[in-house]
Parts: sequence; structure tokens; C-alpha cells
Amino acid sequence: MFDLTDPVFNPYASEEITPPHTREWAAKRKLARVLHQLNELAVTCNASVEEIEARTADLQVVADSLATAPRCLGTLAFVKTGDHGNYGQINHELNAVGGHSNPLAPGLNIWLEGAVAHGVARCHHAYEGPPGFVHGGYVAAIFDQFLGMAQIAGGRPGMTGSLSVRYLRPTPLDTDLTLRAEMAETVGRKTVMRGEMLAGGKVTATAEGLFIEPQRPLQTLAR
Ligand SMILES: CCCCCCCCCCCCCC(=O)SCCNC(=O)CCNC(=O)[C@H](O)C(C)(C)COP(=O)(O)OP(=O)(O)OC[C@H]1O[C@@H](n2cnc3c(N)ncnc32)[C@H](O)[C@@H]1OP(=O)(O)O
Repeated sequence: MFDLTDPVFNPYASEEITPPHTREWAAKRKLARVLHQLNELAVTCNASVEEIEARTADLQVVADSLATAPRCLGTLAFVKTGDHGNYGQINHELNAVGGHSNPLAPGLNIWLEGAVAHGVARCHHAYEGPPGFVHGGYVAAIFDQFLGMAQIAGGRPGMTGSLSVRYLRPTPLDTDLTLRAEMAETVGRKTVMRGEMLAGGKVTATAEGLFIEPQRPLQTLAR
């Protein structure tokens, strides 16, 4: 599913974000950036009610127009068409936490240096939980995706069986969050990953994730 030895497509080879591999994904990344901005504006703008109602009507026209186009429901549906890239490429675009074409994703970038995984994420105000800080569920989601990608280097990637997060101090909004993870243990189909999240050089949370290689390939689980 993710071939780290593929010189053409290894999205985790360097800190530089892998560019979109087709015009379609370039266009979808642009769409996602606008929607990501709108997500933040939806929770921060203090415009008049009239302005909000007018702009919402504009956006509804755009949404209704896009809704008339053909759709692929899920990564595997995109894979099946044969026109959008392989699973790794499509996941790199659409993943809920790390996808560059997914407006929900908090801008998570991941790269591997040998056995160590690095990452950066940044959560704007739509991700607020406690006042001024990132919602703990999003901190956990970032760890899930980050540790989940970092385990690929172990060669037997799996699904999250359990994820334990220790919240040491509140994680600030609108701040670069740096991530680091290493494999702690691997036994058979089980891989244990440990990681930490830092803001301004201080660790805000640590996490341990157990990933279990499924007995059946992921593609068949989706059916
Ligand atoms: C091919 C994969 C490619 C992946 C692509 C990489 C990217 C992935 C993206 C990642 C980022 C996104 C991440 C996401 O969002 S992944 C989404 C969140 N996770 C899930 O939805 C997983 C749902 N669960 C399952 O599918 C199955 O239960 C799994 C696959 C996890 C195990 O079902 P399987 O039938 O295989 O298990 P088994 O019964 O043979 O047990 C095997 C061993 O494991 C132990 N055990 C089992 N469950 C748990 C548990 N929950 N905690 C602790 N231990 C557990 C069990 O005791 C036994 O140990 P032992 O007796 O041998 O000592």
C-alpha cells in the first residue's frame, strides 16, 4: 500500500510536501485550502447577520453545483477508477488528518529520517477545545495519524488497536506543533509506537499507539 522504496512516490521521504501528482489533485488542494480557510472564518468571523446570510447563499450555490458532478465515495472508489493514482497517492490527498486535499485536515506533514518520524501540524480556531487551546480529540487524531504513518517504516503496518495520550499541558492554537515518534517494540503483527508533540519547544502531549496488522488486507475490510 505504501512503498517507501518507491523513488517516484514516497510522500514521507523529506520535509518538503510531496507536490500533487496530477492537475486534478492540484485543483483539489486549492479547493481544500479555500474550504480550510472558510472553516476558520465560520468560527471566527464577526460579520453582520446580513453579510453571513448573503455569503452562505453564495456558498450554497457553489455546493449545489459541485453536487451535480460524479462522485467517488472513499479512497477505494477513487482507486478503482484507475484515473486518480494508487492507494498511497490518494490517501496522501484525502486522509482525514493528513490529506493535503482534505479541508478537515489540520495541515499535518510527516517525514521519516531513518527510524525516526517527524511531523508538523497547525490547528486554527476551528480546532479549539479549552479556550485558546486545541481540542484533545484533535490532539489524539494527530497522534493516531502520525504514529500510524510512522509505523510503516517497521514493514508490518496495521490498524490502531489502542491509543493512549498523556496531555501534559494545553496545546496552543495557531502555533506550529512539532511531532517526533519512534518504534518502541514490534512483536509479530503488533507494533508499538511512542511519540511526542511540542509547541514552542515544550512537550504538550505524549502518546503510545499499538498497531495491529490485520489478518485480511485493508482493501477487503472495506467491503
Ligand atoms: C495492511 C495494513 C496497511 C495499513 C496502512 C497503513 C496506514 C494505516 C493508517 C494508520 C493511521 C490511521 C489509523 C486509524 O485511524 S485506524 C482506525 C481505528 N482502528 C480501527 O478501526 C481498528 C478496528 N479493529 C480491528 O480492525 C481489529 O480489532 C484489529 C485489526 C485491530 C485486530 O484484529 P485482529 O483480528 O487482527 O486481532 P486478533 O484478535 O487476531 O489479535 C491479535 C493480537 O492483537 C491483540 N489485540 C487485538 N485488538 C487489540 C486492541 N484493540 N488492543 C490491544 N490489543 C489488541 C490481541 O489480544 C492479540 O494479541 P496476542 O494474543 O497475539 O498477544
